[in-house]
Amino acid sequence: MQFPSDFIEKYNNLLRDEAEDFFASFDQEAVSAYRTNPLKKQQKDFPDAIPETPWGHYGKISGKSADHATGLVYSQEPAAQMVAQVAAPSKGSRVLDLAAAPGGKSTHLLSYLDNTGLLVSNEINPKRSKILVENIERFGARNVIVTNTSADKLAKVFKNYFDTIVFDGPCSGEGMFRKDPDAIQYWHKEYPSELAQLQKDILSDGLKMLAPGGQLIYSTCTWSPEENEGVVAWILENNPDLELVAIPKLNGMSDGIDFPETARMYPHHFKGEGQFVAKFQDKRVPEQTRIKEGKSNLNKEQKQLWEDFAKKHLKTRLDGLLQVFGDNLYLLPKGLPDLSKVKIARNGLHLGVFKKKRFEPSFALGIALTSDEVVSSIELTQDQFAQYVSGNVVTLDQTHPNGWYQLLVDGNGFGFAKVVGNTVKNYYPKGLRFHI
Ligand SMILES: C[S@@+](CC[C@H](N)C(=O)[O-])C[C@H]1O[C@@H](n2cnc3c(N)ncnc32)[C@H](O)[C@@H]1O
Repeated sequence: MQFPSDFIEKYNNLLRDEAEDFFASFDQEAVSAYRTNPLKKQQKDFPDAIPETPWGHYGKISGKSADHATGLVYSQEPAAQMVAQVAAPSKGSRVLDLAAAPGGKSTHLLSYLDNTGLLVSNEINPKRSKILVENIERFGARNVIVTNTSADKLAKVFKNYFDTIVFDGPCSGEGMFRKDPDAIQYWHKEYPSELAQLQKDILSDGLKMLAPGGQLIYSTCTWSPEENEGVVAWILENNPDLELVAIPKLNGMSDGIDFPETARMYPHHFKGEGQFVAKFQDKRVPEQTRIKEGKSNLNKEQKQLWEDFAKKHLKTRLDGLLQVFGDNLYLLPKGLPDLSKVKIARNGLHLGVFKKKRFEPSFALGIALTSDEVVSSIELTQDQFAQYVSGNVVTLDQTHPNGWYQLLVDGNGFGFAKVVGNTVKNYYPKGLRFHI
């Protein structure tokens, strides 16, 4: 791999007698890995578990596999898996992922929350926020909203609100060079300092949203000390209530420079790509915050149509706030402030659409529910799965009473579909379809 001479000089100076091993690691292949999703009912035994992680495995997952399409697995390299693991938010807590697309940290945080508390997953870039929505939807969590805005706008609505904030923001991306060698062309000597300034700007607003007693996790996928420890020093200087928490060094993590509490991941020590993580605890006494919650806005007919559907098809009561946007019905986690002034990319769990005098359940609802929570489900074979994902109707061996059924693949939800006799009509969203 060809590096700019300034990059070589910088890491020769920083790593000294380790520099040779560091540069040699770029001649090896990037490490692929994935996490399994504990929110899914039907788990599988996957090989090559990553030590010291609850859900990590080494290896590649095909984007066309049923495991991926049902959200049972999420591809994420091993070093990136350490960020949400360091955060490990408690059940019931309020969590913000400030720079979230494509969703690696967010989906991992949702694994810890286990459908309790709430996650606000924010991405400033509209195009990337759509990918984030897709990945979160597939993961099947019910307690997450996706916003598409800047930290300063978000801070106006969520002041002192979050128990955990994860900021894995824009960085110089040196740790991604092995995965994406084209990224090297953007690197120049001043690049890390420019990104460090951007991170500080975003954090100045981001930190206004931390609740007293909360925790901040700051991470990057780069090794430059101007970002990483430089930003840690700036956070400590400007936020006297924050103190560093020591991160246990797992699987070959190294101490951060001058801040041994923080963690660096180098590919010649840690089997993965590049990453830096720091964890801060806010020393202020936690306090009860009062917020003006958003309200349900369903009319009488919409309420009735949803209740009729839920009574007939669901065995579980979905807890949260019901809201309609246009004809779409969403379930928002409880305890959110009024979000009418925030640009939203996904307003909670999409339950379905009101169409004239009926309610049509969404794909998102059918992938978020387990088979125990639904009255009628139909398991697809692998061949039927291949037909369904390519947009075709599926013919079943048996006829069924006409109506809505949750589809299952390997025991996990895969949306709702209307069945007429022995035919499953296709409700797989057009944008997700693919051919096997
Ligand atoms: C390293 S990526 C995040 C990866 C993500 N945490 C994950 O695990 O999948 C950084 C993100 O920061 C976003 N970003 C760029 N400028 C930003 C800004 N000014 N404020 C907030 N986010 C920004 C980028 O669009 C990008 O999606």
